[in-house]
Amino acid sequence: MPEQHDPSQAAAPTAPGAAVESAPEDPEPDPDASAVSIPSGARLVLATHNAGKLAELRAMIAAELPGLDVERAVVDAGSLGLPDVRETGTTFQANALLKAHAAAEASGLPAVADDSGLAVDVLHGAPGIFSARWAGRHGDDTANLELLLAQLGDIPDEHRAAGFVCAAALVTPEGAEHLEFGHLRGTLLQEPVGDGGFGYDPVLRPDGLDVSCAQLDPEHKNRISHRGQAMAALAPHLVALLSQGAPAAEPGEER
Ligand SMILES: O=P(O)(O)OP(=O)(O)OP(=O)(O)OC[C@H]1O[C@@H](n2cnc3c(O)ncnc32)[C@H](O)[C@@H]1O
Ligand SMILES: [Mg+2]
Repeated sequence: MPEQHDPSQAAAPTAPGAAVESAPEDPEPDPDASAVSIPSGARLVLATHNAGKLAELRAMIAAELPGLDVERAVVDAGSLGLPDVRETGTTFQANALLKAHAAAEASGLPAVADDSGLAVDVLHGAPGIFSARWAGRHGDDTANLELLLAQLGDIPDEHRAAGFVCAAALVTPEGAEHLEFGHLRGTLLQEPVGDGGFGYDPVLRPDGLDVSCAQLDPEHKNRISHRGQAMAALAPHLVALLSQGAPAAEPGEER
């Protein structure tokens, strides 16, 4: 089970340098039964267990690297059986780097991780890095959002400024790091609105818009979001890393 797997004990299935070129067709059997198995053609790991984030990151990478066969080349932490990393850092960037390093080491592939959250001005930046477990149970989006709304119940609109924050890290198996940030400022609504997106999307109305993030179509959200900005800044590094020897989506297709 993923929870029982310790990434620090996992043997990288390929030499780090070789993993960027291609993954082994037939990885050698590993004595550690929980060791990760890298699918053929995998070239990048998305080090997240959050399905909403994962869908956004995949769409962003597909847009930034149109020649990359994203289905084949981009794998995620869950499908590799990588465990959730304990987020022991005290900043978004520290946690993003922790997650990316753990995935890169365990897989032998470059890894992208994002640590993100909602920072509310009147709460001095909380929930911040605790956004995913604000109500006490990790990943309970509804409980997190309801607790936040209850806490701010008496706060009028003019004092409900808040913003999403994202630190996105790219780490290579050799340990090279790139880190980028993005922000999306807005106002917290009094009630959730919309059913798109994930997490706190139904309660943040971005500045300049009259809808919540959960009412935006995914492309619109990705264009303006904290994650979209951080990934756009990370893109040149991803392109540089993946454009050599990338399996083309189709023979002859433009890269
Ligand atoms: O650590 P990983 O496995 O990536 O998944 P996670 O859900 O734990 O991710 P974080 O530790 O970065 O916590 C981020 C939380 O902040 C919230 N969040 C981040 N980005 C968001 C977005 O684009 N829209 C809405 N909520 C978001 C959401 O509730 C997430 O659970
Ligand atoms: Mg997390």
